[in-house]
Amino acid sequence: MIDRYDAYLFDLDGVITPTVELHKRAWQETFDAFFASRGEAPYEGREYFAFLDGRPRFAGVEALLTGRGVALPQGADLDEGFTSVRGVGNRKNAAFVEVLERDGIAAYPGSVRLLDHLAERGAPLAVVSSSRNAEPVLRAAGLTDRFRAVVDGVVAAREGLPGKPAPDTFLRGAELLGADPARTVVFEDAASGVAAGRAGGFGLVVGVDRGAGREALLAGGADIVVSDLEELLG
Ligand SMILES: O=P(O)(O)OC[C@H]1O[C@@H](O)[C@H](O)[C@@H](O)[C@@H]1O
Repeated sequence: MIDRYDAYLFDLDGVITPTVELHKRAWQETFDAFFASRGEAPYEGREYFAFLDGRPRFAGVEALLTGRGVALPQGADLDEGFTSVRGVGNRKNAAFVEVLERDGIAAYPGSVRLLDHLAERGAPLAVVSSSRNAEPVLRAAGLTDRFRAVVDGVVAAREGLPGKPAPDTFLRGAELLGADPARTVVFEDAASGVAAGRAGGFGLVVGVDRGAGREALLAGGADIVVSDLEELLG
């Protein structure tokens, strides 16, 4: 059934590479230090899925702080302290990049098998990720050449596209592939991402449950949920 479509848009972190674990750890370290410095209740793992997962970096920080009733100014691009949204996001990014550069990353084998299968058909593939680290992650995983287009956090900022859960980055991905969204599949592991796929009117939204939870992905707008992309090859 996956072969019925014309084009395929893949989220990256948690769909193609297990970088979701690196992001989660870097956010945990950052918010542990942030809330400790303010004497507030510790960061909880569930806050990742509720506020950070799938969202652009600074939008995620803002969403989480709003959930806590904390208001910080946006701050300057190169801020490093805990006094602004950018400072908090930049601190997390430094932790993420350090681990990526030190340990590298290997793609999920089941995802590579699906990419191989779709490539055999000559189907056009794109990555649509909120992350500004998508290019280095794809390079580290040796997957750069697999995708005809990449719409990531850098492209979204340059083109002024609102991030997930808005559908704009996925719609731009379909446009770059010359594909009709109604004949295009979206693969996503975040509730904000399946919501973006649903809002864009895509032909099929596949939720990949790497921790967000099957029910949350279905409620967010996934048509089906799998725990690994290999299940779609059956
Ligand atoms: O900070 P980056 O690399 O630009 O990534 C932003 C977000 O990108 C998403 O893909 C991840 O699910 C989030 O965990 C991450 O926070």
